[in-house]
Amino acid sequence: MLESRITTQNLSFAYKTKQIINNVDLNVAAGQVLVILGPNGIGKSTLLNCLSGVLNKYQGDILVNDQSLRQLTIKDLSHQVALVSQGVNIKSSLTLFDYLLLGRSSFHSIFDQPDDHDKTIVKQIIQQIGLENYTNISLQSMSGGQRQLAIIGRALAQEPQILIMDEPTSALDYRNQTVVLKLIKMLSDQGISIVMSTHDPNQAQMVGDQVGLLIDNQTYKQGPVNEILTDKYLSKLYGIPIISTYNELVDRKIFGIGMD
Ligand SMILES: Nc1ncnc2c1ncn2[C@@H]1O[C@H](COP(=O)(O)OP(=O)(O)OP(=O)(O)O)[C@@H](O)[C@H]1O
Repeated sequence: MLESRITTQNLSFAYKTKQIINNVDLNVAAGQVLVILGPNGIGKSTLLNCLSGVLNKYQGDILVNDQSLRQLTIKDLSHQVALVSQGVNIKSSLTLFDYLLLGRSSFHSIFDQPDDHDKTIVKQIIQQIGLENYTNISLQSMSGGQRQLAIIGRALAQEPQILIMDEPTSALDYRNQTVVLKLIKMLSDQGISIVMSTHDPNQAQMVGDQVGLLIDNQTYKQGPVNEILTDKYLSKLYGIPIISTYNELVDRKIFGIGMD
C-alpha cells in the first residue's frame, strides 16, 4: 500500500496582517498520529486548514512525501489528504449515503455515476462509524454528533493517505469518542498518517505517537508523547495547574485540572 508522510518547512500563515502561524516545522511519518494541542484561538484550525490545502496563501512549504502541496493537482490532493473539519452545523438535504458518495467524486469524471465499488465502500464506512440506521436519513435531520461522524465518514470515502482531523470528537458522547479514537488507531495501523487537534490531553495519550504544542504564535514544540505530554508543559500551555496520575486499570496517565 502507498504510504505518505507530511512535513512542513518554516510554515507561516497570516489573516491579512494578523500573523497566526510562525515558522512551524512539523513532521508526521507514515502511519503515525500527531496530536496538536493548544489554547483556544492559538491557531490549531488555521494550521490544519493549511495542511489540508484549504488555506493556500501560506509562506514556507508543506511536503507530502517530498512533493510540495502546491504542485499537486486538486485530484491528487484529494487522494492524498482529506480534512475532517468542525462542521457539525452543516445543513444538507442529502442523505448520509449520498453525502458519503460525494467523497468518491475525485475517482470519477464529472459525467460518471458512482459505481458498485463506490457504493460498497460507502456502506462499509457507514458501518465503521456506526450509523447504519441513518443511511437514508438527511444530514439536516441528524444530531450534531451524528453529523460529526458523517463528516469523518466522508473524509474516509476519499481513501486518503493523510487524514487531517479538527477536533473530531468535540460533539461526541463517551461511547462515540471511543468509536472515533479506535477508528483513528485502526487507520494508523493501516499506514494512514493522521494529524488531529483536541482539547483533551487524555486523547493525545490514548492515540498519539507524537504531540505538537502550539504554545504561542511564535512557538511550536513537537516530540514523542512521553516527552511532551507532561504536567509541566501542559500547565504552561494552558496557564493553569494540570495534574496527571497513573491509572493502572487503563495502564496510562489520566490528566485532570488542578483547582485550589
Ligand atoms: N477567517 C479569519 N479571518 C481572520 N481571523 C481569523 C479567521 N479565522 C480565524 N481567525 C483568527 O485566527 C486565530 C486562530 O484561530 P483558529 O480557529 O485557528 O484557532 P484554534 O486554535 O483552532 O481555536 P479553537 O481552539 O478555539 O477552535 C484566532 O485569533 C481567530 O480569531
